Amino acid sequence: MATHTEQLTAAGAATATGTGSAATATVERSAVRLRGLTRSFEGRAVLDGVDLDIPAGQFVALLGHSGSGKSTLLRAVAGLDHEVAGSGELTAPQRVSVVFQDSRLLPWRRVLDNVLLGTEGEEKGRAALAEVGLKGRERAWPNELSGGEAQRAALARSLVREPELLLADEPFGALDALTRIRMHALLRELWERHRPSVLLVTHDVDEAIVLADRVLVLEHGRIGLDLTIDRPHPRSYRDPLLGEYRERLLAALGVTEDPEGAVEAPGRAPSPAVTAADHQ
Ligand SMILES: Nc1ncnc2c1ncn2[C@@H]1O[C@H](COP(=O)(O)OP(=O)(O)OP(=O)(O)O)[C@@H](O)[C@H]1O
Repeated sequence: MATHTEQLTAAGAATATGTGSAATATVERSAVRLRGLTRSFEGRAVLDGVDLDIPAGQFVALLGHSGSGKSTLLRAVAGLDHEVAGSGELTAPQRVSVVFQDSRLLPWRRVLDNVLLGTEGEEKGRAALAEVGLKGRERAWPNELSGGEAQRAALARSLVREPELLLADEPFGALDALTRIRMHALLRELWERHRPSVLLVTHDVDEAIVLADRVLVLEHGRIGLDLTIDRPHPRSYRDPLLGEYRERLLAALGVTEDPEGAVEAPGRAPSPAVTAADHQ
């Protein structure tokens, strides 16, 4: 647990917007703790007093409608939102890695150099690439990788930093269904080996319940549902108990499934996740 603390200031944002409500982010070696976290854009509150504790080593998924503020929350926890107006109390571990929907590999650096960027220890980088199944691709250029391989490299880049907290914003959202399922298995394997806390932002209800031990739904700027998924791993979509969790989450998201299995959500595209094939 934390022995070291330092102040990150998100207060600049509050000052810049003239709200005068300084937001304080305290970074220390502990799990995530949010109290009354607010974030606003142009005077509109997107996060409206979020209270949340994530114990060290817990795998949490965050669901919510498009525009509900999932990425805003993740960016706040990552300390990437210094320009955003807000207030509240935020504690996060010191070593945080973030994985986004696109791999964000630098095209002019080879894969191993991307993984090592800003760190030392070539052997660690090679080991991380081997862990994600990219042994032998160390000298490849990013444009020689498939989308799934690029996300593997992004995971290796985050691993090599030995994060206490892994923040992942729709990391598999751009991948085809089969690759996504393989990446689910990989992410869970990596988590089991390294045990960081994970906050995974996703639109995909099935991804959330197959991977996470706790699923949150963000609504009206707060955590509207906080569901513990008490099923052993590896999980199967066929598990009828997972079906009950799915229904509760879909209901919280305002999505209804008709008896034919079609998904209806007013004004929203159906979630492809709901029809994803069993990966077991
Ligand atoms: N930099 C910004 N400037 C202005 N408004 C913003 C900014 N970032 C986010 N917003 C607004 O805040 C709201 C929440 O955005 P956010 O990206 O956090 O939602 P989300 O739940 O992650 O959405 P999605 O699932 O579509 O990615 C949206 O209405 C968005 O337009």
